[in-house]
This record gives sequence, C-alpha cells and structure tokens, in this order.
Amino acid sequence: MRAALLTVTGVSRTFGEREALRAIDLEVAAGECVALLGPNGSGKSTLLRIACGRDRPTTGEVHFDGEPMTEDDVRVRARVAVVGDALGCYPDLTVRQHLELVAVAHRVPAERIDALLSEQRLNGHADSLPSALSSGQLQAMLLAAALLRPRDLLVLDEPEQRLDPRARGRLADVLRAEGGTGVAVLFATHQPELARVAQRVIVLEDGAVVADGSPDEVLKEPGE
Ligand SMILES: Nc1ncnc2c1ncn2[C@@H]1O[C@H](COP(=O)(O)OP(=O)(O)OP(=O)(O)O)[C@@H](O)[C@H]1O
Repeated sequence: MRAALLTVTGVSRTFGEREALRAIDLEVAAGECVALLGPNGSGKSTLLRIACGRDRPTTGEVHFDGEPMTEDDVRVRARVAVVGDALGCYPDLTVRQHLELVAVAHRVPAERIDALLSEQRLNGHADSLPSALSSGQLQAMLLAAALLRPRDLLVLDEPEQRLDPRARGRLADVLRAEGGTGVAVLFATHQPELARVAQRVIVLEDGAVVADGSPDEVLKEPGE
C-alpha cells in the first residue's frame, strides 16, 4: 500500500448554521486517481478547496506529504495544481502568454507549451485573447496551464464543464496519464463516465460520504 500524499482526517466545514462537510476522512496516494460524485450542494467543491489549501476546515486535520497543511502553505502551492470551477484569466494576455507566465512563475521550460496547446486543440488560438475564446477553449487553456506546471497532486473541480464530447475524451486521457507519472488526482464530477477513469469513487451526500469504492462497486450500471 502506497503512503498517502494527501490525508484528510475528521474534516468538517460549517458556514454559519450550514454543515457543508461532516467528519470526512480521505486519503489519496501518489499516482492514485480519486473521483468525487454527489448532487449539487453535497460538499464536493468545499472538500476540494480544503484539499488544496484554499480553505481551512472548521474541525479536523489535513496533511500533505506527512506534514500538516497550514494557511497559505507555499509548499502546497508549489506541488498542487488546481483547475477550479471558475474561468480565471488575464484579459490582456493571449493563450500563449498565459502559459508563458505559468512557465516563468513555476520555473519550468516553455518548450512544452506548443505540445500542450496542440494536445488541447488550442494551437489555432495561441495568439487569441480570452475574449475571443469559447468557454470550452478557456477551460482547455486552464487545463493546459495546470499540466505545464510541476505537480504531485492535481485537483480539478468539474473539469468536464463546458467541454464537448471529444474534449471530454481528451480530459479522461489526461487524468489516466497523470497516474502513470506518479501524480495523484482528486476531482469532482457530475459525470459517472468520467468518474470511471478513477481507481476510487467517493459519493458525497449532504456533506457526508455515502459510498466509497472502485468504480464497479460504486457505479453499478454504466451511467448510473
Ligand atoms: N462560501 C460559502 N458560504 C456559505 N455557504 C457555502 C459556501 N460555500 C459552500 N457553501 C454551502 O456548502 C454546501 C456545499 O457546497 P459545495 O459547493 O461544496 O457543493 P458541491 O457538491 O460542490 O455542489 P455543486 O455540484 O453544485 O458544485 C452548500 O450547501 C453550499 O450552499
């Protein structure tokens, strides 16, 4: 059994009276891919924000690579790539310039940019501003940025949003490939077919885990 890279222990998160998460335990090992499923408001995004250090639990603990995760953890920001549910971008920078900025900030060579643009079918849009992109193309740019930077854990919140079926297929390939390079993946989705790329599927309901197992155990019928 591989040592856990991310360990969430007894984590709850309340917003005023609302309990968004109730005593969640979760471990993700290097190279493991875990999918979170569950209805709207079940706590998936809240758990992902806590897992990547962008929010703190009300109670419970989060460890990354054996060390407690702290507020504004520079170590975590250096090693965890996030594709969130918002389409954040800089309006004056082209697609290529966004990726160049990420390469500079994370001190990685810019040579891979062309290959990533091509993989994400963005090569024809490299010199476009975000205002000239479709929402699916913007989502593809953010995915390319996450894949350009170094990472031990990749966290994605509903990454299939805005993508057409072919782009969703490429996304599934990307998620599978990450495991092969030892990167841990934790993602939330509303698509059971995408959850099938994971080794483990966790279903949340009302802030609690109601199922946890392999895709075959949890997703009894394709599409269920
Ligand atoms: N900043 C916040 N302030 C108050 N309540 C919040 C906040 N963020 C989340 N919540 C509440 O916490 C609960 C869980 O929300 P969360 O966004 O984690 O659900 P989700 O499973 O990601 O939903 P969806 O599938 O719609 O994205 C919801 O009831 C939501 O209203």
